[in-house]
Amino acid sequence: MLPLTAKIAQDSKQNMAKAKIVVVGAGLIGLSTAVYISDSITNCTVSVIADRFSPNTTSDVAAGMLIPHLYPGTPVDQQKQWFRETFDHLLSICNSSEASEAGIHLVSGWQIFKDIPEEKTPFWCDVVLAFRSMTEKELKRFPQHKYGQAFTTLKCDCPSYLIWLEKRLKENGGQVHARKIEDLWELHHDFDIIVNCSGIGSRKLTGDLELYPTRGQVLKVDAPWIKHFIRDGDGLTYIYPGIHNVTLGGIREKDNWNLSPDPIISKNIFDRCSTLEPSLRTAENIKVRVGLRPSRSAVRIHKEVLTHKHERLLVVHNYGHGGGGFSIHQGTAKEATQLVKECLETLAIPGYKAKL
Ligand SMILES: Cc1cc2nc3c(=O)[nH]c(=O)nc-3n(C[C@H](O)[C@H](O)[C@H](O)COP(=O)(O)OP(=O)(O)OC[C@H]3O[C@@H](n4cnc5c(N)ncnc54)[C@H](O)[C@@H]3O)c2cc1C
Ligand SMILES: O=C(O)CCC(=O)C(=O)O
Repeated sequence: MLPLTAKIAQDSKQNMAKAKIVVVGAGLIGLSTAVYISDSITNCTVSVIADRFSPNTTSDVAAGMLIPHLYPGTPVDQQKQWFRETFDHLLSICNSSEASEAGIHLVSGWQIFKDIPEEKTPFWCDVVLAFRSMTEKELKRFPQHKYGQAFTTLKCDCPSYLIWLEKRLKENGGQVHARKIEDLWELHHDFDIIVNCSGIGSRKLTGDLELYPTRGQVLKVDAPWIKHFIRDGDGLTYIYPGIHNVTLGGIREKDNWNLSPDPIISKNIFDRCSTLEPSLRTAENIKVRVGLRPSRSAVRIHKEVLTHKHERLLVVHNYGHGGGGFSIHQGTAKEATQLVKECLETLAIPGYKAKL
């Protein structure tokens, strides 16, 4: 065994030959991207830097349902591929002994419509399991709704999943640091590649004015008898049973930065959900959570070379997942990792190779 001083010298010599990658952001997108990079690229170090960690990120507030949100600026084929990659990845975790620690489970239920939708089969219908139109007998339970879809999808218990991702990153040798970044150039001397997964923080960090907050508010309640999800097709009212509680939603307020819970909205959510599922009136232990969805017409996954005088800064952006981050995060992590590999080729670090 080497003495400690020799070991430190050996580690730092080894690290000198490694590309240093830093991911800014410890929400769902930062952690899943950091894990994907550390799983698929050898000869690099991966650090995550963020000013907020679980349970204090937007990702912790989410319901964590795998149900796609539409990005008008991203081709639908691309969105479907991201959704399929994410669904298949989480399904394999769900079918493994990791499922409980990662907080992932299957959930069946109904999406119901007051008016018959133009498209009865959404683009994602063959990705989820057992998609079909609801029968008349099933619809009788929802007298205000004319049409419905039944299917089985996946749900994450968001804090558990984030903690599991962080643990996986650390098992791969990754490091995590708490710090607020005011300017990406702060990271220039310590890292070769910056992966920007700062969610709504990207508006300030990159000056991207196409990114805006869509404020969300949900209730997390105890109602353990609720076993099926119910989602109104308008995307506003939903009841999502999870491992520890049931998430009741919701609201989508464009350009609202207010993180304080609004009691009037809470009452309105509770009333809407109880109209769909009257037994919720006896739900207990009601907690309110607020989060800002990082909204954009298209998710921004993009490689950029920033320049300042004679210096270059390699940045890969991965942000703007709006109300659908859980549904597509594995697909976008894969795509961002591909851009990191392209950056590494230009760095010509000796010994760098992608894991096969
Ligand atoms: C109420 C609600 C319900 C939702 N339900 C679902 C759902 O059921 N299904 C679904 O698919 N999606 C859902 N979403 C959307 C989902 O939550 C988001 O798409 C996702 O969480 C975005 O993840 P993120 O990592 O980009 O952002 P965040 O979770 O906000 O993480 C951003 C990270 O960047 C860090 N950061 C930012 N700026 C800086 C800086 N300057 N310096 C250092 N660190 C910085 C933050 O500290 C944080 O760690 C929901 C969202 C809300 C609000
Ligand atoms: O849209 C849904 O049904 C899931 C919840 C969500 O994604 C949201 O409120 O943003």
